[in-house]
Amino acid sequence: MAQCILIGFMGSGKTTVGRLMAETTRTPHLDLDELIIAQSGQSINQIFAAHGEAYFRDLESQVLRSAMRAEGILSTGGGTPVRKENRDLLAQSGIPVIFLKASPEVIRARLKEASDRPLLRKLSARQFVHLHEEREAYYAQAADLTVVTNHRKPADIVREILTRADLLESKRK
Ligand SMILES: Nc1ncnc2c1ncn2[C@@H]1O[C@H](COP(=O)(O)OP(=O)(O)OP(=O)(O)O)[C@@H](O)[C@H]1O
Ligand SMILES: O=C(O)C1=C[C@@H](O)[C@@H](O)[C@H](O)C1
Ligand SMILES: [Mg+2]
Repeated sequence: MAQCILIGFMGSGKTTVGRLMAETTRTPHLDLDELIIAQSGQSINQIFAAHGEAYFRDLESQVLRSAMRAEGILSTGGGTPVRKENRDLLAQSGIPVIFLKASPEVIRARLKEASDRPLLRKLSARQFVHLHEEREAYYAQAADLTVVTNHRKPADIVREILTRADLLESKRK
């Protein structure tokens, strides 16, 4: 079973922090987007373009189910907790869920150069803020712990998560 699950908006740092946390605690890192890419043999952009978002979301739920059973730190995709089926899976798993929270301004700056988030491309600045606001409710609802990541180094964020090991352990018992 995964040790913990990281959730949050695109660019909140789930992959970056998850990778570092896994390295620090000497455990495997599982990244839902990377697992989907490996399983399908296509990039996220290619999956969205060739099959559409609904197909991607089905794949995401399927890969989430199996990744949660594996040992490691699990970084989800930014949209994973939007589906009720996925939120239920997270809630019933007994695995600590950590919400990496970042402001829309910080996220925009981090993802300025990114071209591999198909959902971002079609959003205006206003729509982006709206989507961020809408999704925050899902992340907050699913989270056992919220960590604000604005203007903080990944190593500092990992340290904060690890200082909450007591809380994380108690959830797993
Ligand atoms: N704490 C941080 N400080 C500065 N830059 C960061 C931080 N965390 C992540 N980044 C940068 O932001 C970008 C997005 O980070 P990352 O891929 O980890 O986000 P993510 O939450 O996994 O996004 P997605 O939901 O799209 O998978 C990367 O370029 C990464 O280097
Ligand atoms: O926020 C989202 O809906 C997404 C985030 C990424 O991690 C990828 O899963 C994909 O680009 C969709
Ligand atoms: Mg990621």
